[in-house]
Amino acid sequence: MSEIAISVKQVSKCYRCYNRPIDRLKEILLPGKSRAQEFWALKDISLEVTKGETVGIIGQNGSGKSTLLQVIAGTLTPTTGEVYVSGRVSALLELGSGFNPEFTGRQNVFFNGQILGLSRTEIEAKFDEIVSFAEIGEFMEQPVKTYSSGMFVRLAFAVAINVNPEILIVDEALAVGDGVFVHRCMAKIREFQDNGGTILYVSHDVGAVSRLCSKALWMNQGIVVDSGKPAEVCKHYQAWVHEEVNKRTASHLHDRPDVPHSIAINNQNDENIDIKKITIKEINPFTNKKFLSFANYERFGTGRAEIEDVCLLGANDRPIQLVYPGDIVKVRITTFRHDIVRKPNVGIALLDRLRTVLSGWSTELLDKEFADYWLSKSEIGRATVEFEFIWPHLAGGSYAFDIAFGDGPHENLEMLDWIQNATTIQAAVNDFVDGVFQVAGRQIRLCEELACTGQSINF
Ligand SMILES: Nc1ncnc2c1ncn2[C@@H]1O[C@H](COP(=O)(O)OP(=O)(O)OP(=O)(O)O)[C@@H](O)[C@H]1O
Repeated sequence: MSEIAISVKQVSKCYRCYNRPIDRLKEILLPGKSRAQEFWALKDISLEVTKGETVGIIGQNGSGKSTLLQVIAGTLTPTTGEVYVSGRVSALLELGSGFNPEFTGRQNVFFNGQILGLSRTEIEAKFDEIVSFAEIGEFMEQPVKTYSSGMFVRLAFAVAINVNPEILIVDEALAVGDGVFVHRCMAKIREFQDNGGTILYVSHDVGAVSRLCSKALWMNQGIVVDSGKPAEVCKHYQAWVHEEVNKRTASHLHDRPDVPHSIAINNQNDENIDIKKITIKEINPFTNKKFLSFANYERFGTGRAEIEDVCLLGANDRPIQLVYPGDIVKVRITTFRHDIVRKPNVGIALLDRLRTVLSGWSTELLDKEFADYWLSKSEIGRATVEFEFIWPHLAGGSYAFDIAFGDGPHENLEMLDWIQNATTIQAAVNDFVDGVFQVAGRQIRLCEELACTGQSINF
């Protein structure tokens, strides 16, 4: 049986909030009457992580992710329940935690290392490695209160990963690092995984969670809504996020006399999240019939307009299922409007099998041209739009298209109909692709005669 690294049993965390600072003081001076309001950030959470697992935690802001990590890292005490951790924990929590702002970077390395249970000699042995990973130069001798958030996270990660942890806890911190640094961190994290380390990783980046984690957990309002295979959990989470956006739109629509009441009613299921309900919402309130059946889809939308059909065609307008790099691909989308769509916006996204969005684009790019075309047709009814592109030099495998039809611009869109995995395509390659894709215009030259210009790196 696999060994347990982290076990969380029925953990709840209650924060006590005071409306005014004076209320806290009054409570201390006049004990007996509570002047605080209770807020339960975690409600009866149970979780088991086995050694060597990487568990990703996703969820909206304020859902309790950081609180859970802090309880596991031991920097917060749970109100009820038990936490058991086996192995040395190194936590990269909120920016600033674990470091004393008045101390220099150097002093903080020793301060932090000691908190993590290392002796002075052990930290001295690691010191050069930490400094070289952090790459913050002379800032090592400056108080960390003078650091940018990027510098801060460089030093914090360098310490966290270099103190021989068995369990690494990373709370979104890497989001503030620059691209090069994040790549180096990810390489270290992979190395840590390969060596059997256990990771708890909080991120809003569902793509990263899908790729990096062996298990995912979706939290909302202090409870675990869903857990399991990362691709599945992330899909449910994304679906719910869209549903939430639609709920907000629906509450605006509620006041509009031209939109049937049923949409708003359909979207009022606030309290408990029922995954089945949000992922398989089949009844279109406008037609009261099931949406058309596509294989492997999950769909959402206010239903004022629908995607009726999606087909993939090649250069000769014949249906295709297999593509090679350089082939022309046409995604033909037939839509039907039951209602007036003022700013039609049809979009497609190309995803790999882990649901990483590789590329997405929409008719918003055409802007007025598309709206004019739309209005030139009858306001209500059928219209077809086609996206044509050249298949990129992607690695062979299965890819999917999500198709969306909305009303409004990208940043303020009423989702009319959105279909996950509306259609899939099989990609083949003529030559081996190492990684996700082959870069274009590759050339390799032997450089004996060529002098290096610009910045050079010595290996
Ligand atoms: N010290 C505190 N006192 C009172 N409430 C708190 C405290 N810390 C967090 N909370 C509340 O607990 C809830 C959960 O917060 P938490 O930081 O765990 O969420 P999160 O999922 O990590 O959010 P984010 O994605 O924004 O980091 C939030 O509503 C937050 O306002």
